[in-house]
Order: sequence, then structure tokens, then C-alpha cells
Amino acid sequence: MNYALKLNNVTKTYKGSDFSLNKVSFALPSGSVMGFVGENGAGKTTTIGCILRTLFKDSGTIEILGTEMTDDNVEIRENIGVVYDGDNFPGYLSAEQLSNIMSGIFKHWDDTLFQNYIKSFRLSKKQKIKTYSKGMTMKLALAVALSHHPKLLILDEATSGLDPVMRDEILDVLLEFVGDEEHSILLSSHITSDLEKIADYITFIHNGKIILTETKDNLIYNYGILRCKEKQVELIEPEDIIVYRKRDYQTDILVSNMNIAERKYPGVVIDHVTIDEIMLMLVKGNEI
Ligand SMILES: Nc1ncnc2c1ncn2[C@@H]1O[C@H](COP(=O)(O)OP(=O)(O)OP(=O)(O)O)[C@@H](O)[C@H]1O
Repeated sequence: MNYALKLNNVTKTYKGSDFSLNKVSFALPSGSVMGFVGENGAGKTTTIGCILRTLFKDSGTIEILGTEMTDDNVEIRENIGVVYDGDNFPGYLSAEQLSNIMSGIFKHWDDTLFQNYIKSFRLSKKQKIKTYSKGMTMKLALAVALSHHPKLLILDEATSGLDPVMRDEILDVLLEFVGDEEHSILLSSHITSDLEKIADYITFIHNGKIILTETKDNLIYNYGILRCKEKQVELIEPEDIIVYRKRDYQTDILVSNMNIAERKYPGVVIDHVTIDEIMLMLVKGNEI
């Protein structure tokens, strides 16, 4: 299998902070979308910073499109489109002026494609970027990221703060982008409904550590939560329990195959599980 992105045992510490990335490993197969989720401060932006080399990792390896990136590896940078939450460009420029600047930066800058995105995103070419709304700024950032023909798109909280209609429009553009087998997306987001729509894989990070990386279909269709009454808890075999969480009158148990659990534990209520619930269970639950 070809990977657009492969992290192996990446560690990173900050001076004066207790936080560290703890041997972060995951791999994004080419042609797919990976959602990167974790609570505030879990280490998503730090991981993305290490991938993009805006931060220096302490150890581990990061391969992008099969190669480890170095500071002078311009070709790889050309192949990565990046969208951050927040101000991406100088506000005194217009989209038209920005395109001129970008054509000097990126070898494969495609002004026609950029103009097409500007048109379909209903952005004004002449208006100064500082007068754009948040949603407009985000669409502009996405247009720029896509217009130099990247193979890998990295979005850090890019859809946060956007209304559902605008998010849906952006998700459609992302789906179109990834329709080409050569294109891949890493998307960090707190909006798990967006990830449920477009992600092929979900990677969960907690306290700087990867706690689960799985296909979305497996999470949505096979993972489940057993709602156990007090006496039922004892029936569940430890190897079936990923994590458990005691509630007032029941214990929730996360399992990786609800069909098997259903047959094995008749009488126990089993629910399908959302990405949010899995995350809550992984973060707040206990291991055996
Ligand atoms: N320059 C820095 N110096 C010290 N600590 C830092 C620095 N940058 C980030 N941190 C710490 O690293 C931890 C992880 O932060 P990071 O921004 O990677 O998390 P995140 O998962 O992206 O969070 P959020 O969802 O809130 O954006 C936090 O505890 C943060 O305070």
C-alpha cells in the first residue's frame, strides 16, 4: 500500500511545558481522508507542526509521499496544501493580488483553477482580504491550498466556526479533491459529524498519545457500547473490553465487534456508537 503520510514514533517536548508527543505513529493511505481528533490540548496542532516542519520534532520519522521532508525539499512542499484555522494571508491584499504572489511561490500555481474556485466560492476578487468574513477567509485559504495542485491536503480545524451550509460546501470540495486516487487529506476537527461524512480513517489522540486509529466504517458499523446493569458486568470477558465507564446505574463498555458481543451476551443492550462517544469513552473510560 502507498502512504501519503507515515509517522513513526514521533516525539516532541516543549520547554517549560509538561506536554509531550509520545511516540506518535499513524499512516494515511494514498487516496483517503483521515480525521484527526482529540480534545483541546491533545496535540493535534503540535503533530501537524511536526509534519510541516514548522516545529522541530525530538525524534521519530515522518514520511510524506514516500520521502522524509528536509528543509530544502521544495518539491514535497509543493505537494502539500495547508489550511489553518485563522488568518492565513496579509489582510491588505485582494484575492487577485494574492494569486500574483502565489504564482511566484508555487511552481505549479494554477491561476485559472484559482479563479474557478473564487467564482464557485462566490468570493470577491477585488475586496481586501481583511474585510472578508471568517467563512470567506477559510474558503480563500482552501482555494489557495488547492490551486497549486497538491497531492496531500492538511487542514487544522479548518471548518470550525463555519455554518453548516458553508461546511457542507467545503466538504463537497474536499470529496471532489480526494476523488483522485493520488490525493489524500489529513483533517483535524472537533466537528465529528464532518468527519463522519468524509473520513475513511479516524485517528484519536489524547495527551500526546495515539489511542486508536481505525477505519471509520469499522468504528461506525462494528464498534458498539454495551449498556450493562450491575450483574451483567461480571459476564463480560476482559478481552472484549476496550474501555469501560461506570455511570449511575449502569456500566458502559466499548467493544470492537457489536455483532459478536450481541451473540455472546444475550440480554445486554448494545448501541451503535458515534465518533464523539468513542472519543469520550477513550478519554474518560478505564482500561481493565
Ligand atoms: N510553544 C509552546 N510552548 C509550550 N507549550 C506548548 C506550545 N505550543 C503548544 N503547547 C502545549 O502543547 C499542548 C498541545 O497543544 P496543541 O495545540 O498541539 O493541541 P491541540 O490538540 O491542537 O488543541 P486544540 O484542539 O485546543 O487546538 C498544549 O498543552 C499546549 O499548551
